[in-house]
Amino acid sequence: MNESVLWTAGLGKRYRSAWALRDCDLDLPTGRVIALVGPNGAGKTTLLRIIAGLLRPTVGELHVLGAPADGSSPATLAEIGFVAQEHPLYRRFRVRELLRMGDELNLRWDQGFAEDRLRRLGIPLEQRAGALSGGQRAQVALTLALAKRPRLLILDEPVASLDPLARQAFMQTLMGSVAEHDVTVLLSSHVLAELERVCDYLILLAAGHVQVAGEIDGLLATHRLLSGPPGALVDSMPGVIHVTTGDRRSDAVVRTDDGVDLLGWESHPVGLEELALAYLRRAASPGSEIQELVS
Ligand SMILES: Nc1ncnc2c1ncn2[C@@H]1O[C@H](COP(=O)(O)OP(=O)(O)OP(=O)(O)O)[C@@H](O)[C@H]1O
Repeated sequence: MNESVLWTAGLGKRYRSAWALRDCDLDLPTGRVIALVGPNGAGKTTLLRIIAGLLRPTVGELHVLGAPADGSSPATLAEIGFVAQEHPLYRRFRVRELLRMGDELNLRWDQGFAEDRLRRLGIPLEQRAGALSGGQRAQVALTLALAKRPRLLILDEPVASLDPLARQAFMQTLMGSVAEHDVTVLLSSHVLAELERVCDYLILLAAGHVQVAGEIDGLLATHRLLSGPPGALVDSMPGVIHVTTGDRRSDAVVRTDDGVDLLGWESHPVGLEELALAYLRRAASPGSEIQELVS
């Protein structure tokens, strides 16, 4: 359980003159559900496509499932399931034909699993993909990825186009399948709230940089919310991630393993959303290192 599913060092991707991803160092544990969260344009799709072998990095090293990944190793690619944003499917194909294509194109393919999963979801195999609802298309795309029996399943914004009910249904069936099979899941979203219940590891990406990454329990245990009089807490203090100052008080999310002195402050546990927002606000603040790098 301790081995890395993915390891990167100095990974970066430049599109013409602009860096979409930079200095990305990650070491992700096996067997987790990992959330990759960041605002629009943060670099999430770029990172996921590099990991899935669909895009070559400009710089840096990448190891996936224990092997150096150069995007061309069929053995490693066979172990990765990738569900792209918007679940692109050949709309004129019937679901049965999509399954047949999966069978033809993959080294490993579990037809029985795929048919059974779709039957249980009430998705007819004779239906054309173009005639399915958004939620059904998402389920077909997920089934195609799972039927490969991947060790790493990557989902790029899997629920972005779904309504709240379909989102919940999708996440529930995803978690059911993950529990049944031994698979590490890496999924991206720009909404943290919908991932909080199902993920146990967080990567926060903004402006092409990893802002923070770690086990969610560990992150919550090493961050606190401090409160004090207005102006008493400032961004330059050790361990401070971000300060919000109001008329009557200032609040700071701080990292407690970074030399911060908790004495003298009102101190509270921090929620995941609060923690993520502090890092994102720091990344977006004028004059921040991030702003200088992207400007
Ligand atoms: N093919 C491309 N050519 C040039 N620039 C690109 C290309 N693809 C992405 N970018 C740029 O790279 C940056 C990161 O994009 P990316 O799609 O990885 O972000 P994202 O976090 O997935 O965003 P979103 O949540 O909006 O999908 C953006 O500034 C984007 O405009």
